[in-house]
Amino acid sequence: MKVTVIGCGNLGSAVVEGLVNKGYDVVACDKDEEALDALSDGVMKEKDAGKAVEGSELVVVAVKPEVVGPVLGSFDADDGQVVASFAAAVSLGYVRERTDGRAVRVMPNLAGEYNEMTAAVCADDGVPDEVARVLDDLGSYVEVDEELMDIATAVNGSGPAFVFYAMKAMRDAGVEGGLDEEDAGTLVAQTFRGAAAIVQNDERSLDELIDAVCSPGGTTVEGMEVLRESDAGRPFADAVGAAERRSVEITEELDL
Ligand SMILES: NC(=O)C1=CN([C@@H]2O[C@H](COP(=O)(O)OP(=O)(O)OC[C@H]3O[C@@H](n4cnc5c(N)ncnc54)[C@H](O)[C@@H]3O)[C@@H](O)[C@H]2O)C=CC1
Ligand SMILES: O=C(O)[C@@H]1CCC=N1
Repeated sequence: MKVTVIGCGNLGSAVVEGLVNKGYDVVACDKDEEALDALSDGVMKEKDAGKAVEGSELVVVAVKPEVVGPVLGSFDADDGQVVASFAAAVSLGYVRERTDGRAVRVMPNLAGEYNEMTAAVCADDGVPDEVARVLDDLGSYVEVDEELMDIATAVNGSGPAFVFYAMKAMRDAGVEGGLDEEDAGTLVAQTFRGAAAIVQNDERSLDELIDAVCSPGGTTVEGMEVLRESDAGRPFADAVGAAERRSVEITEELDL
């Protein structure tokens, strides 16, 4: 399947590389030569959006929200093509009005590069097969009503930054305790990965899993007491709330 990705910065380049890993024919389009140069050799590179979308079943638009309109105006899609905006705060209606292709709104994240992304999607008549296939190959996805895209954006789009922040705090504590920075980084990264694997495979709730780690009279209960007494979950919930509000605000400010 041929996929064009327009905008190959942080997010678009991750999507491009994830698609290359899975054997897609990928056309990368960016106005910046350096962004194209940084991509893998197997990728077709094209600066002109009109040429870049020719023959592609799926066009991914991965530019900043304010650039989505001009980019959609720079190529003609036909109704056999799917045009998926991967931008925060850009409504499905905004995309629909600016393309003859089938409009889809996706909130992805940076883990697409390693095919470990998760995405929230909304579309008019269900998720088109082309999008379902690509998102499955990049990781996983959930279909949500459009009014939930702002909170989804905060949880899975911005989410990696919040997780990196928590990881940094744990790594730095390990270093303060005497671990080598690289060793601490390895231990923390694999601990997050391992914890995610447990959550994805185990039927127990998150609270039950916390209990499973807390041996009575052991080490973890002491740490959990600190987290619970300081209500350390609150700032994370507040961060998600702030990101969600900003998503709503951008849509309103830019009339997207
Ligand atoms: N960075 C992230 O983790 C995530 C980003 N997004 C969304 O992805 C979009 C892009 O974000 P980033 O990759 O972080 O931005 P970025 O600034 O890293 O990349 C944007 C790219 O678009 C290119 N571009 C700008 N105008 C263009 C045009 N007219 N034609 C072709 N290319 C053009 C730029 O040269 C740049 O390479 C945003 O809408 C953002 O909301 C969504 C989820 C996660
Ligand atoms: O910060 C942003 O606006 C984009 C959308 C989600 C992640 N990065």
